[in-house]
Amino acid sequence: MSLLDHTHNPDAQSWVASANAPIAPDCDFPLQNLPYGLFRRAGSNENARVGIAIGDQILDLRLAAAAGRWSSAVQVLLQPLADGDLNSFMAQSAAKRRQLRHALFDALLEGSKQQAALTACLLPQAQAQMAVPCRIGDYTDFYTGIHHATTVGKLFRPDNPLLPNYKWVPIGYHGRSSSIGVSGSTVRRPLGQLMPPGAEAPVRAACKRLDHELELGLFVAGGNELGEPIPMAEADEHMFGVTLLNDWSARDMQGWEYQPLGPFLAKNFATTISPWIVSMDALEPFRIAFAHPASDPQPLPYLDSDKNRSEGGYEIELEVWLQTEAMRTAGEPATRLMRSNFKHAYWTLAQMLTHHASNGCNLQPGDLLGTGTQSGPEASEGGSMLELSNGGKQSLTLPNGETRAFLADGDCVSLRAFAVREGARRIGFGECSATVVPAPSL
Ligand SMILES: O=C(O)/C=C/C(=O)CC(=O)CC(=O)O
Ligand SMILES: [Ca+2]
Ligand SMILES: [Mg+2]
Repeated sequence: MSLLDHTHNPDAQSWVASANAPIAPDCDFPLQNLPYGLFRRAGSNENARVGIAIGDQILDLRLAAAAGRWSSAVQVLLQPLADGDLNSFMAQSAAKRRQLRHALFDALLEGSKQQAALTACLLPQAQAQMAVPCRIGDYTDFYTGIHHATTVGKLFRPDNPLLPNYKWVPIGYHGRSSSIGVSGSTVRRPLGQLMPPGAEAPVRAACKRLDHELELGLFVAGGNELGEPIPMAEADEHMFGVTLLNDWSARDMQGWEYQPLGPFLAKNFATTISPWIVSMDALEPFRIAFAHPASDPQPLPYLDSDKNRSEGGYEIELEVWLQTEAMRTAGEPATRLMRSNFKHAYWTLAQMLTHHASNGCNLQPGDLLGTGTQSGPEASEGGSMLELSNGGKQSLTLPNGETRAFLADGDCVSLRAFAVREGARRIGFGECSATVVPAPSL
């Protein structure tokens, strides 16, 4: 049963004017969203603080914990956040996390008696520098985009695109958390071992087929003890929230190195996430029914539940934008490369999480699970350049006449996402942008 409450009322307005329609109809951060992030004042080297985005502002939870009037239960929940420790808050039960959402919603609601005290706790987002929002102990990347898996599979294995396990197991690999950066970073083109077409021996060179991947990232809330699986019925309790995630990929290195153990250096040199974690509570109105096609294998019982069938999916619009250096220099805006929707995913967030813990592997608060590249069913809806350029064979022509099969130095890739539904206030995810800089010289 879905958990809609007064914090999902689409007509609720905030005293923070920039959060409200009609002033900001497409604002990513209306009162109904309230995502968590970690920030410091731009140019300062103060300790990073936890805040929530509201309109074009950030409510500084360190200041708000001291200045606001909160019940003693809410004050306890605010304490780790006031200390800049999002992980400790992530570990709280879903009910407690929801309790804080309600308190923050009520405090930011138009007419709240807290307005005067909390106005002093706002910082314009334009004056903040965002950081990776929490300690990410481990990062795992799944492969739930079946259209991506089929298209990429055809390019890597023409006679064997979708391997037979795909429809039974949520496929994944262990990524690397040390190289996860937040939106606004640069990404250095990697050096690596490549096998040039037709060559007899590999060479070490700068990647020539640098790519992005359009993904969502699920942050784990409370974890599980080593050896104790998480049943599907409890999966929601362990989900904290969602960001955008760009799993940068060096396709020429990937094609050479990935067999038989899967992605390694072609993937672990950089991953970029958006700074704001949109909570599962904020996403509640955008849940949808989930099913595999009737002609496909049905999930094994440990990956199946009534709730997953009735509302395990999420309808979230996804986009990739590109601004080349020439466009930036000429003052031209980014161009949209594609659009897709998370509703096409072959496995749900709950199935990813439950499968990950199904062997007893322990997940911890702040762990990050990538969904895999979310391409739509059409060729024009590829979530990577590899797909959009048909394996590099057909370059895209950009509005200024430049062409791209893969990414060039100076290219800025931005992922965006938003959830829209009749009867709900639109919420957005902010931006996940990073600019490619040249490889180290050899
Ligand atoms: O071997 C393949 O078919 C391709 C694997 C990947 O590209 C791994 C990956 O990051 C999956 C994804 O993002 O969906
Ligand atoms: Ca990926
Ligand atoms: Mg990566």
